[in-house]
Amino acid sequence: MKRGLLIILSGPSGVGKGTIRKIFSEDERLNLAYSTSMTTRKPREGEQDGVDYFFTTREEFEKAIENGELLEYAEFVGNYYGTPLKEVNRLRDEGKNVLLEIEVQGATQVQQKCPDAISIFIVPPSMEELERRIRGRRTEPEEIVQQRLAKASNEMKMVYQYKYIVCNDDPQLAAELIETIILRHIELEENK
Ligand SMILES: Nc1nc2c(ncn2[C@@H]2O[C@H](COP(=O)(O)OP(=O)(O)O)[C@@H](O)[C@H]2O)c(=O)[nH]1
Ligand SMILES: Nc1ncnc2c1ncn2[C@@H]1O[C@H](COP(=O)(O)OP(=O)(O)O)[C@@H](O)[C@H]1O
Repeated sequence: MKRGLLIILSGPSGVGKGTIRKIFSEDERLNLAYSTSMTTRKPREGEQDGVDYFFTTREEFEKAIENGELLEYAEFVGNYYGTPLKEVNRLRDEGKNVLLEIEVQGATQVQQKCPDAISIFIVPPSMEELERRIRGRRTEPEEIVQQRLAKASNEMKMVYQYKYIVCNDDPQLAAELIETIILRHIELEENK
């Protein structure tokens, strides 16, 4: 069996990564598995442990770093986020195409470790619209919103590291473009 692809979906907080991912993940032809990350952030209302994230303590997270259990990790606005390596390998060995929805520092680490990963960067139609989306979501207090926005312009500078750039103006169109990119890569892999 062919090993599954590794797909990185990144972009600033609030750009719509989660929204788009939920649309294209439903396409069975993509044969996708979403990698659930570990984080020290507190769960938001409605978030489930083991589904949205594995919610953990700083102590446990630092133990996972020391034990080499993470494919990548980063500290983002005061919390750790990381990808458990074992699960990614297991899913890819089963032939699943594994999707990582991660911020830019982690994406850089994955690109260095796995140069054949398919990297996709989502950009907003404008920075004003990005701000509207982060605020409109109402999941973070003002102080954290400010920190995330301040980070966003630096994150946008990492755009050059990505193979594909998709603008999230209409989420349906953005999801369709990503579907097209992944399907083409699946086809290329099959013809190898
Ligand atoms: N490096 C890294 N970033 C992650 C991981 N999981 C989530 N993130 C990113 O961390 C940032 C903050 O995530 P979160 O607090 O859930 O906010 P949201 O993604 O903006 O709703 C986002 O850019 C996520 O894509 C991970 O495993 N590793
Ligand atoms: N194309 C879009 N147009 C308008 N609002 C959007 C669009 N895509 C996402 N949103 C909204 O923006 C907010 C942030 O989206 P989300 O998917 O949580 O972003 P991320 O996962 O990148 O942090 C949400 O309230 C979402 O409904």
